[in-house]
Amino acid sequence: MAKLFTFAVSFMKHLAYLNKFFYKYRWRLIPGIIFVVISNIFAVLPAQVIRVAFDLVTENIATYKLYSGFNRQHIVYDIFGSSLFLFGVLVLVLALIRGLFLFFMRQTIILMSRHIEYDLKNEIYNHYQLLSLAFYRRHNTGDLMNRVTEDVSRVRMYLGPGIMYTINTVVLFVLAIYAMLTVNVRLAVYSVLPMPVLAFIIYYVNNIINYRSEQIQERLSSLSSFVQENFSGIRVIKSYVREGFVRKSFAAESEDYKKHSMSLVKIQAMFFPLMLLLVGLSNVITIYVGGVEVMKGNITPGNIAEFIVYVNQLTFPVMALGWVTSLIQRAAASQKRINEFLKEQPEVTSPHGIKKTIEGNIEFKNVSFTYPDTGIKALDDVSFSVKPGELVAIIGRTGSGKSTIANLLMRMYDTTGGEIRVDNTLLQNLDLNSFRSQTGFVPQDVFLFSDTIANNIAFSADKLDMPKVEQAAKDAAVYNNIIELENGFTTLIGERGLTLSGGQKQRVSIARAIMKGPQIMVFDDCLSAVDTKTEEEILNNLGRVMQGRTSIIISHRISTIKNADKILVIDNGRIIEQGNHNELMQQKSVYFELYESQLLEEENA
Ligand SMILES: Nc1ncnc2c1ncn2[C@@H]1O[C@H](COP(=O)(O)OP(=O)(O)OP(=O)(O)O)[C@@H](O)[C@H]1O
Repeated sequence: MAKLFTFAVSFMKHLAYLNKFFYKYRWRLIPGIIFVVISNIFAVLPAQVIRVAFDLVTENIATYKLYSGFNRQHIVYDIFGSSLFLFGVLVLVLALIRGLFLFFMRQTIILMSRHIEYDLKNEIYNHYQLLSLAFYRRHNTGDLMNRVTEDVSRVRMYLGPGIMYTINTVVLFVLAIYAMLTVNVRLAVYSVLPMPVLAFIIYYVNNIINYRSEQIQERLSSLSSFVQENFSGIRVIKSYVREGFVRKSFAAESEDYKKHSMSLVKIQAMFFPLMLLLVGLSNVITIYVGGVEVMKGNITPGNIAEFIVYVNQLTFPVMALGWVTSLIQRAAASQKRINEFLKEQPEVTSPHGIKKTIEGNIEFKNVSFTYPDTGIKALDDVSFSVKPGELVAIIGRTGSGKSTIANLLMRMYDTTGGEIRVDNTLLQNLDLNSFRSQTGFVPQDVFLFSDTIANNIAFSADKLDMPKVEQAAKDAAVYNNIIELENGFTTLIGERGLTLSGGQKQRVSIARAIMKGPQIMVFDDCLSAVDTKTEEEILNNLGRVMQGRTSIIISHRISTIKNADKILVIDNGRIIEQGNHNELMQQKSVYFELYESQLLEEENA
């Protein structure tokens, strides 16, 4: 019992988060509860009408027999018939009124649950938007989506049907058991005896059903990820002639799914007959014990009919009790998962950040950084400075820490050592949104939304300004490619639209950053898929667009960066050389070797 209590308390602890919504929607909840009570009163009343009608039948049969042989006998028969008809109408009217209130009950409580579901989804989604990049690295997309969809749906089941059926069960139980006890205590006790067993079995079987359904759900999502991945990688599958292998793997995954579905069907098949058996048992007990009581003269035969109606009316709430218990259990587990995410605080914040117009002075002072999730030290004692109007290039081997510098400058993460200053103010002290809105970032892995090209380029703006979009596309040397398309700037790209080439995507992504007109621009290896001639054109345009502003270009190719004002050569998280192209060439060290080897590669090509 104590264990059960702690169990219930732990459910309630997680679900307590939702109480604020009950308060918000109290003017739906309170009428809803009142409607539940009223509908139940009309559910219990017909049983009593039936008892009166039943007793009337037995009495009238006796009276009818008494008049046997008299010519008045048909009058008794007529009165008897019309009063029974009236009782029938009464039961029908009561049922209709009950139905009306059941409708109101659903209209208030279920609607409330839909409103809360909407609020909760928005709340979680808004919270997601606040969280930092590190959070997204820790959790996979499937998990993030599940908590805002699947988990919220389960919580809604508690808020709507869960609450509604709980109140309904309690009210009906109180009313029906009270009515039963006032008639005959012994019969009342015997009639409800199988009910706890029924509730327990429903709860138990329901838990098994839920568990198996979850397993099926898992198989289904693994099956769909399998299919989705294979469709995306269809070119690799075909070129490696692995169709047969993929077909077999699919059949194995499907077989697994089928096996789990079968086990669910088996348990579901048991569910209904078992329930009917227990309900039938209650009826048999009621008739037997009731019959004995009638013979003893304690109750009338009408009472048996009345009890049968009660027992059958109680069946659904008892089943609901078992169902609701497992439903609340699942909702609590889901809400616990939701709360975990809602409690997450963004690592990168700027509570009293300064909002100011940035000029573009950047200074890294002994900056070190270790990635929180992997413990990899990506930067070690990095110092450099950039003035407005300067172009700084970063070059180095793969994994040397170039993108990490960009990540820190964009405040995707905060430094773990040293400091970054922008216009002599610590980066942490600048207002995050104001700072980010004045910087442009072209990431290494290009991401474009499933939208038109124009909307992708104008992503930073609230309104679509076509002349600006076109100019940005021209500066990013992608304008000609776009207008060659049938629908030009209105061409849909991404999942549902056209797939651009790697170089085109990179240039659309550059145009998006240029469109923003930022004071600081960071290009993270975003010219890798562009030929050297186009690259030169883009760099020339950028020189014009970024005049008086700060640019940082990360690249592997010396051709991209050789005209930079300053070149940083990074290795293993440290700056090993620093200077312009000529200075570094004179040092005849790492940069020089890189230049020579790339020159050789080009000549060979
Ligand atoms: N999000 C991350 N979480 C944990 N470790 C990371 C993360 N991103 C990068 N790293 C690690 O930090 C180190 C530096 O990575 P970074 O991406 O800065 O290199 P890079 O010089 O930009 O490489 P590339 O030229 O291949 O893009 C690598 O060892 C990498 O494994």
